[in-house]
Amino acid sequence: MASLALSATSSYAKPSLTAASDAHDHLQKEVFVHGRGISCQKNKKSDLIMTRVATKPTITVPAHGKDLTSTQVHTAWTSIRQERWEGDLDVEGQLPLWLNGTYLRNGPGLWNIGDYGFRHLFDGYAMLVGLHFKNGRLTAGHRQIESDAYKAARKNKKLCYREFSEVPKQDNFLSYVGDLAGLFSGASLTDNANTGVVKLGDGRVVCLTETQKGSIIVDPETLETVGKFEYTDMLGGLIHSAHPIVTDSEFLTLLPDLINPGYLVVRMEPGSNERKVIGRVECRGGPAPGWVHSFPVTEHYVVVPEMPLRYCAQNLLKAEPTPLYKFEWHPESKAFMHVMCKASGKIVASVEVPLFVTFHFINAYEEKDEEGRVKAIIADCCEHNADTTVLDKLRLQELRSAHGKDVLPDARIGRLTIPLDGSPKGTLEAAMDPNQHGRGLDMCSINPAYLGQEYRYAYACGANRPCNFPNTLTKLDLEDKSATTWYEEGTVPSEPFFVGRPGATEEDDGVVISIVSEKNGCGYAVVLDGCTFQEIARAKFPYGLPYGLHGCWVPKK
Ligand SMILES: CC1=C(/C=C/C(C)=C/C=C/C(C)=C/C=C/C=C(C)/C=C/C=O)C(C)(C)CCC1
Ligand SMILES: [Fe+2]
Repeated sequence: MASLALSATSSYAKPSLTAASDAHDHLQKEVFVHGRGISCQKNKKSDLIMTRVATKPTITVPAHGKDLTSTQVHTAWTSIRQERWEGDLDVEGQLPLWLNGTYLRNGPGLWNIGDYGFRHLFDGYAMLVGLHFKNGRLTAGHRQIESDAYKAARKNKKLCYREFSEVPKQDNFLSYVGDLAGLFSGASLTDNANTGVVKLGDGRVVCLTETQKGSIIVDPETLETVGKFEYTDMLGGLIHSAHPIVTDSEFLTLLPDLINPGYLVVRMEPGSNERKVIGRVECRGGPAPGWVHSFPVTEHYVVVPEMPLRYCAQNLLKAEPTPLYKFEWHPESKAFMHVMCKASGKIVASVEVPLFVTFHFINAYEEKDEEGRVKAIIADCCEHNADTTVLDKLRLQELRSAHGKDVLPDARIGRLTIPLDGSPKGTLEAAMDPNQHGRGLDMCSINPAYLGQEYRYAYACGANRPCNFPNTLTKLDLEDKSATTWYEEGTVPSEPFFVGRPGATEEDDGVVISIVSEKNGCGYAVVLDGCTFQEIARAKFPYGLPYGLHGCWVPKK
């Protein structure tokens, strides 16, 4: 396969270029470019260098400036065109001068190895995006995370580790047995840290996925991969929650136990790599623990959800994706919420709740009676109406082919009330009318100062229907039970991330940052006022970035 290095005057692919070839390209040869003020729309001359590989077209990259046609794929679901880029961005509008620091966003950025296309959104190789804000100016960059899984795919030009839905093909019986053994030891599981990014209390920045080995330290300035974050304890296990709760003073996470269904609740101090056990929750349903992509905490408690969407060891062993991937839906096993005291590790409540499906808890807090005693825990989540269909809607073929069709399953703010008075059951209700946010909801953030506290505002992606994926940024007012929406036709915005103004006293005094993919190969970063939810600034990237998952804020030292 011939590869041709081009010095391009435009950063935009000609219609004959394919996403597969871009990605292949990218796995063959590292391409690094530094751009200055390259404009997506104006097609200015740039110093961008691209390599092209002629290969069978699979997916057409949206041509610059053209509308999406049936053969074109939205930028959000198109692999990133090169391994890394960095440069200054022109800002339209005014960035607040207090906004000094780096917004990092992680997510799957590459869904191809050569001609082979991954099937699910969550399979893609991790790409980190950095927005560096300084005195009203913005420098940006993106870079692939150098996980073992990514490096092996680049070197061998094939999938080498088990991803969310993809499993490497085994050439012969011996390698099949080796792969199975590797699964039990964790050796064949991916370390593709494509889900979240957190800043630990000691300043280290770690990208994460659900495999423990997929905890990777990065440099927030250069986006460079620094190395593995090795847990030095002997707690074992292969998986953990993708969303630890991280503050300046601690790191809390859940380690699901697939052998004796339960969860270890663990804590790690800043400066340490050693997790210590706070306590253990035994599952009340079975045959395995429920998926714990995230969990909430209050000031004094860790809340452990037990969803009927449960891990499935047999599905982990399968070579082809099953309808629910590594999970199974067990409505007969019921749903439970457990509450553990952070200080003692004791379970203070374990209640049955209505069946629910959530990937993302929003926040939780302690509800007190007139005497100031905690009478219940309130835990809010993006709840998918106890329906797992959304997992199927996140297959790339669905995302790419159903743009504009009204197939996004309904979701709501699920409010779980967990009584602490010994009652056996808790409740689950919508915290506001889901029509306020178009019956679509996920990828939420709050003001981190309100973590575990009674709060009023959350920022999420909602739906402006018809749509097959959340396409709005929405400020949710849980007190007024209302929503304010930012929407731009044809775009896919990623998680709205709240950054509080230093010294603020109001909960919504700050900004909300999101990275937006446009349908025509372009994209931009947008900054909204956290209070009015009006757009205050935007800055175009030289080319659109694929959809990303979660972010974090690293304030300037
Ligand atoms: C790699 C293995 C696994 C990986 C699991 C991963 C990477 C899970 C990622 C889950 C994410 C990103 C969930 C996000 C949900 C977003 C939603 C629902 C948005 C909805 C919009 O409407 C295991 C599965 C743990 C097995 C081992 C191998
Ligand atoms: Fe997540």
